Amino acid sequence: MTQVSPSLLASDFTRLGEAVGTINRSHASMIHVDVMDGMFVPNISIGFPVISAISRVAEKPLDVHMMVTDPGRYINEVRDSGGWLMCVHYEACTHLHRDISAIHDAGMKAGVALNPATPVELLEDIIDDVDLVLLMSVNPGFGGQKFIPNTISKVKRLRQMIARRNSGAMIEIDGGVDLTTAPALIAAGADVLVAGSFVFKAPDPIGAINALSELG
Ligand SMILES: O=C(CO)[C@@H](O)[C@H](O)COP(=O)(O)O
Ligand SMILES: [Co+2]
Repeated sequence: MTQVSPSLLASDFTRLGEAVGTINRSHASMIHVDVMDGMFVPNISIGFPVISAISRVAEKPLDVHMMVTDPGRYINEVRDSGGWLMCVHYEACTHLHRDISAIHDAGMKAGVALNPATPVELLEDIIDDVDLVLLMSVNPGFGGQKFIPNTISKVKRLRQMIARRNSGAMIEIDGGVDLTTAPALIAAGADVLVAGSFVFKAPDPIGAINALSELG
């Protein structure tokens, strides 16, 4: 089954606890939490007090997507607020290897995220060190955007790199994922699908999560 990590960004923030409860009762593998700083991306979302509140009611691991400049400054804060996996952007780190090592030293899984225009080939010298690669299939900063089809080619090329290097890294896709875009992603080798709008704008969010997870 495909792993699904529903993004709380698309949920009703006045009912965040209920949204976490919805994910708890579904077949989701993780809960995707989007942190934005207004610098790396134009938008500002949520910070550590809110992540702590989410983690108090979450029954699935928190997959924390850091869309912030120099995310290495916040490793202890992500861990202390309940992060299980901390994903940092390749484009936001001056010393990516140091940040990935520090995330592991803090006791978390480590992921690296790529913007749509960043080639997967740049991961050749870090792929052995990460647990997950997050490929953005929209430009980061906002939910509800249109899926960028070039992502399919990136997934295939990354899957080949992972096989050639005998890496255990998982491939996660984030942005514009729904029942129309997911099948080609799964066929290309994606392991984890993030879905925000598709889940939380659906009349039956649990059904939407489970439908995605049953695709692959
Ligand atoms: O990281 C981001 C946006 O920057 C995502 O996690 C979005 O929250 C996904 O939302 P949808 O495209 O599924 O609505
Ligand atoms: Co995200």
